Amino acid sequence: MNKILLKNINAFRSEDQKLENVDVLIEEDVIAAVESKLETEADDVRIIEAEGLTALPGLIDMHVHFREPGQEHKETIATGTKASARGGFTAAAAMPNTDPVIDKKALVESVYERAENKAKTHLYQVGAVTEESQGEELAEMGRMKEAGIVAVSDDGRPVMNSQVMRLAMEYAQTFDLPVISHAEDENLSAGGMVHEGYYSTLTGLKGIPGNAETIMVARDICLAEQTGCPLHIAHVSTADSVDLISRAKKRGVRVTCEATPHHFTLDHSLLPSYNTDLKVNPPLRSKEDVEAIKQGLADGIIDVIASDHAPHASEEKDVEFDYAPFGISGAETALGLVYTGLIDKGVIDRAKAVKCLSEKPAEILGVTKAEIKTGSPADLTLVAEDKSWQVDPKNFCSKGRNTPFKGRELKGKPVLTLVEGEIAWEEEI
Ligand SMILES: NC(=O)N[C@@H](CC(=O)O)C(=O)O
Ligand SMILES: [Zn+2]
Ligand SMILES: [Zn+2]
Repeated sequence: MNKILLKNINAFRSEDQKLENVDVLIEEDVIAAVESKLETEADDVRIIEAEGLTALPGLIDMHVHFREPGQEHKETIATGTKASARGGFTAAAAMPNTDPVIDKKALVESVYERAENKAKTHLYQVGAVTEESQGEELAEMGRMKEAGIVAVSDDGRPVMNSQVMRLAMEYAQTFDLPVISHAEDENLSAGGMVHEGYYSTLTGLKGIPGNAETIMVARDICLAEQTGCPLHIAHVSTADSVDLISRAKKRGVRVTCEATPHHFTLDHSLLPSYNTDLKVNPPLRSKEDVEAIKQGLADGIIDVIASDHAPHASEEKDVEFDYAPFGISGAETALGLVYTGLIDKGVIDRAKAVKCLSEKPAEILGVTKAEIKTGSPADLTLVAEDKSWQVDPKNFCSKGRNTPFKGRELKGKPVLTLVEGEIAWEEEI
């Protein structure tokens, strides 16, 4: 039997949202006991001296791109979930913009079959809103739900036709599926690759105005209000979006949203380097937008932090800015950026971070919520909160080395990830 005893760990207890120094016994796939002192004589127990480490309920990255099937040169379920585990995540929700797009029950089943043998973490699949994410015919949401999808999204592209989006929301709602919106008005963003503003002018790179996002956030809020469908806005990047979402929430609209670590950390002033690792959709915005994202997190208007892990091959990024694909390989830096940029700076506290990285994603996707208590599944993230480390993409488990955080000093490192009692990632403590 698989038994692990974590000694002297600072465990985050959901009841009072605080740390408590305890011993945690894991037997097979569940937490068997949480006590102030647990002793064992048995020699089949692995004892981990965890003094100084913090145990968080397993973190869920609700927005990743694992590229399988079809683009395995960028990432696979095996490498992607390993990157998630190294990043401290016990679960990830994969977007359907693979090749083929996951828009049918059989495709969902095939992803889950692949995951069975290969995934290091729990994997939840998101189904497409429309067939091939073309924005025209609705995908077979009900049948995909039977196969276990947790949400629908055409992420990577918007659903441009408002009537199609309205029908999608009405349809999704009957299956109790949230619609995740990649909010972008393609007519406004067409040909753009960076935030429209001072630095797009300076660099000569075509801009994407903030309104390309904000306008679609407004539209989707209107449709969610009208249909009653739960709406989740992906990768919010503008101050105006945060404002619209805040007002919608006050009216009682069923809307939630997420921010990525790159959008609360970086702004467009880095663009004169022409580093293609800065090319991401939505683009890195202004300093004011970055501040508004942080404020939105602090105020609880932004519900979730998700990496939008978007790995690409080096040769694809190693081209002129115009030709590089959008995306940042973010799974392995997300938690360090949360600790360094938010918790350490007093923007949010640990309890709110757990909300954004574990509780809310579970709630929105309707999946098991991790808790450090007897009888719960043993999904745990162990963090060395005071440990400083430097981001080195050469050490990434992800195939995607495309990070704008290369060389950055971060504080707070995930060191051991337990998924159903199995060690999915471990490094020297
Ligand atoms: N975020 C990105 O820049 N890229 C994502 C697509 C997306 O999340 O819209 C990708 O699939 O590469
Ligand atoms: Zn997107
Ligand atoms: Zn995405």
